[in-house]
Amino acid sequence: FSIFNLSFAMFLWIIVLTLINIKYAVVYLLSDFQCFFAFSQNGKVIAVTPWLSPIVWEGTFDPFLIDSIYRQQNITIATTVFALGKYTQFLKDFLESAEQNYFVGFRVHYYLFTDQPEQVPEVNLGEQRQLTVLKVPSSNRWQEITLRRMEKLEKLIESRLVNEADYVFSLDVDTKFYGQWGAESLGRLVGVIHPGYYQTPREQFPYERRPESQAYIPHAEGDYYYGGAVVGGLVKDVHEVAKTCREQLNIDAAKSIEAAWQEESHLNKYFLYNKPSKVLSPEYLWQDFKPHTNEVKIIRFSQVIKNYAAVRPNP
Ligand SMILES: CC(=O)N[C@H]1[C@@H](OP(=O)(O)OP(=O)(O)OC[C@H]2O[C@@H](n3ccc(=O)[nH]c3=O)[C@H](O)[C@@H]2O)O[C@H](CO)[C@H](O)[C@@H]1O
Ligand SMILES: [Mn+2]
Repeated sequence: FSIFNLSFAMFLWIIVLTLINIKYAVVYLLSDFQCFFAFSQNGKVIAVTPWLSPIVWEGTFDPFLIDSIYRQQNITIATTVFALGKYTQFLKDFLESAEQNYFVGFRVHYYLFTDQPEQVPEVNLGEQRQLTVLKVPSSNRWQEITLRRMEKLEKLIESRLVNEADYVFSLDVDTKFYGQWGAESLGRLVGVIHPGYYQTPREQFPYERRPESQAYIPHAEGDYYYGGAVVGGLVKDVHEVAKTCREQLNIDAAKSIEAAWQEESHLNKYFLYNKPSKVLSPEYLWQDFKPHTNEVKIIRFSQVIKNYAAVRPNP
């Protein structure tokens, strides 16, 4: 082993180490700069996205001021909700708690899709609030039920909401309102940060990762992981979301691909290329089983605890 060979081997070794370091540095920088957590390092909430849309957190707005601005505009907020099969059991709490907390003092029109209109409970609605029941066929697959919401929403907007409402929110029914949800949530295009992933680095978001799917998002892309339980905005903009997701779901279905989280995966893809103009913090979509955290000061809307095996038509 000559001195020359030894120094050459050392030289090669240094090159290898340098390359490994560069790789880690790049991965670190990418994840640090391109993944936008909802909190800064000192635990303070971040109230604006990198594309300058507000992220709605308690303490960043004056609810009375914002409600009074929108009240002058005499707007109607359509709210679609689906209760098929055993999910009709969630309607009573959903509607009663919405009447207490959701756009109180505004004109709200619920459009309730169900396969069993006779199961819709009697709920006293406030002034200026209406409920329309729409009968739809059920399905024996929950995945089919959740993803078909996009098509129903698209058609409802075309047939009615263009004339009957200004804004529309589509909400999960297995939920309850616990705190005030008002006009601060209104915007052209509105999504919610999923409560399970607001502190997760984006490489670990449960986006659809198979390139064959229309919902595919590569590991190096993505802003937030949005929940499928809340999507809203101006009627025209939500129509574009619903139509696009329905088209992409159909393309996937023709190839026998179902995205990891059905329409939620397609919604995440949509929001990646059509940034929401307002992002709701996880205050607007919590999960009852999740312990409260210091940063999330108020829970406004939350998924109730459900026994999946007992309420869904299939595993
Ligand atoms: C918190 C959150 O973001 N939840 C999303 C998540 O799981 P989830 O576990 O929240 O889905 P889920 O079972 O609540 O289904 C979504 C909605 O579909 C309706 N439904 C479902 C099954 C049924 O038998 N009958 C019925 O009416 C109902 O309105 C329900 O709220 O992923 C789903 C897609 O896979 C949806 O994107 C949900 O919005
Ligand atoms: Mn749900």
